[in-house]
Amino acid sequence: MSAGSTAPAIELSGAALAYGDRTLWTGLDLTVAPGEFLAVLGPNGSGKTSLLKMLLGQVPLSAGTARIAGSPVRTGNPAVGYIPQQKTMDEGLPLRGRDLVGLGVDGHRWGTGFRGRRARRAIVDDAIAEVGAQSYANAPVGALSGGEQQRLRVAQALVGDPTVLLCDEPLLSLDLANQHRVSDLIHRRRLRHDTAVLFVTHEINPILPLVDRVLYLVDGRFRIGTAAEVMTSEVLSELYRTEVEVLHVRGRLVVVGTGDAIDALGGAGELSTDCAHHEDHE
Ligand SMILES: Nc1ncnc2c1ncn2[C@@H]1O[C@H](COP(=O)(O)OP(=O)(O)OP(=O)(O)O)[C@@H](O)[C@H]1O
Repeated sequence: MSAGSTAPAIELSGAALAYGDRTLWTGLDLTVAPGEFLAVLGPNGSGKTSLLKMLLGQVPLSAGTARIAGSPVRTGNPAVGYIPQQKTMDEGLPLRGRDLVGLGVDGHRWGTGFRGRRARRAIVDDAIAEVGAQSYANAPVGALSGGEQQRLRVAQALVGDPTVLLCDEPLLSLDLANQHRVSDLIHRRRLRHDTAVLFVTHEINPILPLVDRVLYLVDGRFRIGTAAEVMTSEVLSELYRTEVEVLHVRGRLVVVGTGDAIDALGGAGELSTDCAHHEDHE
């Protein structure tokens, strides 16, 4: 049960997550407002995906509490939409685009009778239209491009009308045009429906104009704040415990010296930061 529309989308209090003896992070207090866009950054293994899994109810906290829309975290919560890390789907997969989207529908809410099936079909159609995937919704998913598959995954995550959208590197392996499309879809969703977004990424530049705050995790340490507050040489040097430099190059952030994949920010080519204003013309 939701505690009402005024409840924060996500509330973590004294949250810690450990696998056996290994604590990934501890003492995490975080309140995410409805409609807020939070980027979750950090090197490989810092616990970004585990944070999403905890919010999905798949991994328990080792300390503290976590609430979504006022209710304790649990599996199968229809208030949560999830875009998993992109994996290319098998060409032989006997699943059409619309079937994939339909997997995101909460069957209990609509029932199995004729009316339920019709209502279900209508919301699947709406979700497909929302991501502009009508022209390939009936094609087998394995025959679609990575960008088309990812748009359908966004539709699948949105079809249940979630309060919170958890995105695990949703732009990975997409070209620049599809990075714009997918981040625009997510951005528009939160503007129109006040859906809170947790967006795990190694590259902040494609979403920099959309981000309200950043949670940056490094080896159990973390900082939360606006990108301007967190993405500084001083803060990142403190988190990484080594000298890190954050450069501003033509509207992009280039991070040098972390020794991990986040340095790819500096070598990712001409990623512009105008996706907030980019319109999808398809
Ligand atoms: N079920 C599990 N049992 C034990 N250890 C796990 C489990 N799941 C993840 N880990 C470990 O916890 C650490 C954090 O993993 P996680 O996937 O959350 O990191 P991440 O920040 O998302 O990394 P990446 O950027 O590489 O995706 C890793 O060292 C991983 O091996």
